[in-house]
Amino acid sequence: MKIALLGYGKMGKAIEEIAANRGHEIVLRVSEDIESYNLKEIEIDVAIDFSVPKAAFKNITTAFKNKIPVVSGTTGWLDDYEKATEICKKEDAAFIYASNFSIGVNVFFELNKKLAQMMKGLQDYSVEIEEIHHTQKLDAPSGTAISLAQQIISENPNKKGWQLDHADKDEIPVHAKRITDVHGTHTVSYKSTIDTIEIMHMAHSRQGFALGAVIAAEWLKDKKGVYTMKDVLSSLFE
Ligand SMILES: NC(=O)C1=CN([C@@H]2O[C@H](COP(=O)(O)OP(=O)(O)OC[C@H]3O[C@@H](n4cnc5c(N)ncnc54)[C@H](OP(=O)(O)O)[C@@H]3O)[C@@H](O)[C@H]2O)C=CC1
Ligand SMILES: O=C(O)C1=N[C@H](C(=O)O)C[C@H](O)C1
Repeated sequence: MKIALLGYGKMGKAIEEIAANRGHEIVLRVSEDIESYNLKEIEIDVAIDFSVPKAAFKNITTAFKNKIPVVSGTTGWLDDYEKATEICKKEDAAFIYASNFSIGVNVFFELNKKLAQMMKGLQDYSVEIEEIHHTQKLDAPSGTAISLAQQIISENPNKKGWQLDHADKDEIPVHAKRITDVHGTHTVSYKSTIDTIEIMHMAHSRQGFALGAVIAAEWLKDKKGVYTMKDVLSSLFE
């Protein structure tokens, strides 16, 4: 498979290594807008976008206009997600976005939904989310923490939204900490005066995110339409 890397930072380089180990070829590495490239002249099976919030929408939709399927893991640009999916459909292209491509986190997401379902009627417990990442991270809270909050909100009609740190009773507080060399730790806690229930995922490196993104690219290569990581991992969740 011929892969274009949109964003060639920490994640771009981790993906390059895993893609090579799985027999794929990197045909383009960019750290700038792709509008100025003549993409029709380059044979690209899939573009993988791990860049910066301000660049993602333009680069992703430029790829769609060139009929290139896109796997995107960039966080912090999701106000434009619906617009991107519309352009994908209009251009008959293919798209997977995930706030977290790690297979472990996608299992953790399912646990989070199940736990939220069980806890929604237990009014003595308050729920909160904590995420810890490295100090170079541009966005807070993490995309993964927002996904976790949205999953709880979908299951629990008493929760209407989330806030960084200080939340009203009908909101979920999300705490974001920045510590050198932490790859990504997410904890969902339910606390009462009697006890605490916690689920936690800790990434030990960037390998899990990179492997999940390459697996998603292999899955998406010959498809059209808008998908999620749950579609890619459907056999895990039957
Ligand atoms: N979904 C998931 O599983 C994961 C998502 N992420 C997300 O992926 C993104 C990238 O993370 P990470 O690799 O750690 O960050 P880095 O800062 O290491 O890499 C970002 C890269 O994007 C480049 N860039 C800057 N402007 C543009 C542009 N206009 N077009 C294309 N590329 C550009 C930067 O270039 P330069 O350095 O020259 O500015 C840099 O190479 C973040 O949003 C992060 O939250 C991270 C891990 C997992
Ligand atoms: O920036 C990172 O590093 C990560 N970002 C993603 C996020 O915002 O959730 C995924 C992972 O936690 C690493």
